Amino acid sequence: MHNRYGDFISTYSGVKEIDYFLAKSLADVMNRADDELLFFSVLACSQALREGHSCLQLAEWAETTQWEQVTEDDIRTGGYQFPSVVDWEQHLSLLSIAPASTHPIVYECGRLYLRRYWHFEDEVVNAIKKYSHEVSFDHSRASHALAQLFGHDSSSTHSADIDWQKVSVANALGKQFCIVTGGPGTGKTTTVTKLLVALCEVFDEPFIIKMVAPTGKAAQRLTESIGNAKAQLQRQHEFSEQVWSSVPDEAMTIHRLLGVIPRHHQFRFNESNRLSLDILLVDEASMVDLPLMARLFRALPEHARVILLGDSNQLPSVAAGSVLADIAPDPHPGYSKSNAALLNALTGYSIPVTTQTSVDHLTKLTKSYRFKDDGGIGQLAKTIITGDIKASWTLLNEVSDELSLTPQGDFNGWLKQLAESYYFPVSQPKDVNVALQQFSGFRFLAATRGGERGVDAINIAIDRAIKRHLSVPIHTLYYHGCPIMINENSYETGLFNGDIGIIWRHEDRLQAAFPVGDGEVRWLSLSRLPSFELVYAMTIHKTQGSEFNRIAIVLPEYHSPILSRELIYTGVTRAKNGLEINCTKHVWSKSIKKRVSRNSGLFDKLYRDKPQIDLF
Ligand SMILES: Nc1ncnc2c1ncn2[C@@H]1O[C@H](COP(=O)(O)OP(=O)(O)OP(=O)(O)O)[C@@H](O)[C@H]1O
Repeated sequence: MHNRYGDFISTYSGVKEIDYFLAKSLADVMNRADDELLFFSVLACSQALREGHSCLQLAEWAETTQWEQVTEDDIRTGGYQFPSVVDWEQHLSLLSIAPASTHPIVYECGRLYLRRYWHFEDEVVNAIKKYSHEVSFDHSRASHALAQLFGHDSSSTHSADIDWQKVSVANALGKQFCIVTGGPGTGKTTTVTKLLVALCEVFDEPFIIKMVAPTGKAAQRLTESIGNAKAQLQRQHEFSEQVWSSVPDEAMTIHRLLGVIPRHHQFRFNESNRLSLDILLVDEASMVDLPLMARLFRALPEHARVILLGDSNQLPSVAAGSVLADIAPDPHPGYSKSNAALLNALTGYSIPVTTQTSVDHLTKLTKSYRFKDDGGIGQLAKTIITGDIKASWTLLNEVSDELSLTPQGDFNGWLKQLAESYYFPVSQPKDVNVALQQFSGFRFLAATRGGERGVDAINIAIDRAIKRHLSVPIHTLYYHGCPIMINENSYETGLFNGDIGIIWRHEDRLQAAFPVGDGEVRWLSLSRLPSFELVYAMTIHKTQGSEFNRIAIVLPEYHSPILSRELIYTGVTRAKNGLEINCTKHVWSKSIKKRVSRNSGLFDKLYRDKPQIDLF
């Protein structure tokens, strides 16, 4: 084998340095420096991890040739051919890398892991199993609380008439761990607010409840939407002061809850220093990666209840794993007979039962209360999830208030036209809060950062147009009304990756204003700001957990591997009232066709009945 990375990549094209050195050092640690298959297995495993998988699925790589050099005339040289699954497993079986071993890699049921990631996965599986306890409660008190919160009308036997919001609350009352999923506007926040009220009412305890989300923006949104839902419930229902005061008014980021120790991987709260809480609500759970989910479970006290909330059709986390999609199977396989009977007794609905593996801790909300059923954004989102390319393209081409497809042609002219409508007015108001409000109403979303139709190019084009409009010299870096996004976590300033603010003339100098809720802003001098960038346009990835009144989505001119059904769905569902899409039919079709699939063992370990065959 080549001892120098420079020599190595002349035969194995595209191998990243980090994967090469990891493979080399692990093979050395295992005293198998000459074991070619082990080296390439770790190399592939490390690459898979960078691509978001939790492990390497042998079946996907077996009998393929990787890292070949391909000339323009399609002549192929170099590369490494992986053996068949049978031969590969045979070889791995000689290495004693079963879960119980101490080697830095683990082989289990067709999957090869770096041990750290096997361990994270194992922790999440064990935690879910441990927390999947039935909790006994007073059924008549629960029925009463459910009737108070949802009304009595629940005698229908048709699945379509079932109020799944009510079922979600009934289901969660008796579970230490539960998941509520649903698309945009299906009432997830409304439902969990009712759930928190119902828990406090039925158990009659002053619970310590914490609400968290993976990003500051998502936490801020959760604070606002739970606040609105709670205020609405308070107007409609009478519950004790203890109930209302237990439902928190503020959410925080998961990192803040766990207590970040600067420049350290561990959190202040962990298995030996548990959090002090009774109920944990995790919103936007699709964005939580495998290591963070494992660390969150690690820090929970034994008695805690955990409620995960999210949309499993959205893009998975940036880092490895697709925890929510793995643990919340779609379609829902159905409930066990006993759980369905309990839900029937509590709600009056006839709940579908499965004879296969049931998933009792999950409820799915499907009816959108935000979008009209007969068109627009909600309908488009549905066609995207189901992969119906033709129907989605037809919807985009129909004349509608909510949706429009931009004719191809003068791209920069189109950018300028939207900037004139939505961004030019931002610098006009006297009050910075009004400007922030105005700015948050519209956003360009792009699939990529680079390229002519990527975030950077759009930001530059709009920045120029605005400078011309405001008569600001073109080389001026920042100006009154210039929107910015922080792109690193800074504990000193309390600003975090993704925080959005605006540069504003305040007390006779340019400063940055960041909203802190309740119409308040925080002022910071520009010299104190952590790294930031312009934010007229954002990548779809970065907008996860955010929402805008109107958006314009720009897809690249040609298909790119980054495009997928999940990416488009995530982008489309950021819009509340209006969505414009700028793309060709070819790129749209290819994007909807492609699904993001991440390899992990979570689903199998939690839900597959088959015994885990250990070869070693
Ligand atoms: N059962 C219901 N009947 C009428 N309106 C409802 C119902 N449930 C929710 N809504 C309303 O629908 C809107 C969306 O609800 P909510 O914010 O709870 O949804 P969500 O799933 O959390 O949305 P998202 O996560 O996309 O922001 C809110 O205005 C809410 O008041």
